[in-house]
Amino acid sequence: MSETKLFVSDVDLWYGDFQALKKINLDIKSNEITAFIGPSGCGKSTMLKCLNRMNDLVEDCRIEGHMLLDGQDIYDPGYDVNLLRKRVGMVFQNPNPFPMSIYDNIAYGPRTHGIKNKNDLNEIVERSLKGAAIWEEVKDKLHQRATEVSGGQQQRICIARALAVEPEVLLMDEPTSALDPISTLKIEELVQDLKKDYTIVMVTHNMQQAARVSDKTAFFLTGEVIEMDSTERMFSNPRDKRTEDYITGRFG
Ligand SMILES: Nc1ncnc2c1ncn2[C@@H]1O[C@H](COP(=O)(O)OP(=O)(O)OP(=O)(O)O)[C@@H](O)[C@H]1O
Repeated sequence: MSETKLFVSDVDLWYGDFQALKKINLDIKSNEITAFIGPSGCGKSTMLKCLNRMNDLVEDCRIEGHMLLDGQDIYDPGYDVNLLRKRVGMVFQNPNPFPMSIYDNIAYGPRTHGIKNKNDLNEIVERSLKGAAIWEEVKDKLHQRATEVSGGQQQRICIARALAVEPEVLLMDEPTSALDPISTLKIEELVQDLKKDYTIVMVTHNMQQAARVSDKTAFFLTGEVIEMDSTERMFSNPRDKRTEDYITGRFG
C-alpha cells in the first residue's frame, strides 16, 4: 500500500456566495497518478489549485476544511507558502514558458532559491530537461527563446521548469489539452515515467487519458466528489450511476 501524500478532508470552498466545492474528501497516495475527471465547471481546477494554495490569490475565496501534505495542514497560519509551492509544483493547460531562453526558464526557480553557481545551475538544467524527456531535442539550443519551439516542446520545458526546484508533488491542469496527439502521447509517457519520483495529480477532460495513465480517479460533479477509486475499477465497475453515465458518455 502506498503512503498518503495529500489528504483532503471535508473541504468547502466559496467564491463570494457561490459554493464551488462541497465537502470534498480525497486520499492521494505517494508515487501514484490521480486523475480528476468530470464535466466543465464542476470544481476540478479549483480543487487542484487548493493543493498549492493558488486560490490565496483570488479575492473573495473562502475555504473551510483541512488539506494535509505529509500530515501537516497546508492552510495552518504558520505554514510557509513559498516552501509549499516549492514542494508542490504546477503545470498549466497552455504551455507558458517565460519569454527568455530555455536555459533561463529552467534556472529561474533554482536562482530564486539562491543557487548562483554556474556549474550547479548547468547540472540542474540538464537533469531537469532530461527528467522532462526533452534534453536531446534542445541541448544544442539552450540559449534560444523557449517560446520559439513547438507547443509540445514548450510544455515539456514547463514540466522541466517545475522539476528544477525538486518538488514532491506535480499538479497538472489539463496538460495536454492544447497539444497535438503525438505531443500528447509523449507527455502521457513522461507522466507515467515521472510517478516513480513524484506524486502526480492531473485534471483531464479526456477520459481515455485518465484510463490510460492514472492509478486513481476522482469523479467530480457540481462541486462534489461523487466517487474516488482505482482507475481500473472506476472505468469497469463504477459504484454510482452518475459516474457510469459520465464515463459512458451519457452526459457531460
Ligand atoms: N476566480 C473565480 N471566481 C468566481 N468563480 C469561479 C472562479 N474560478 C472558478 N469559478 C467557478 O467555480 C466553478 C468551478 O470552476 P473550476 O474551474 O474549478 O471547474 P472545472 O471543473 O475545472 O472546469 P473546466 O473543466 O471547465 O476547467 C465554476 O462554476 C466556475 O465558474
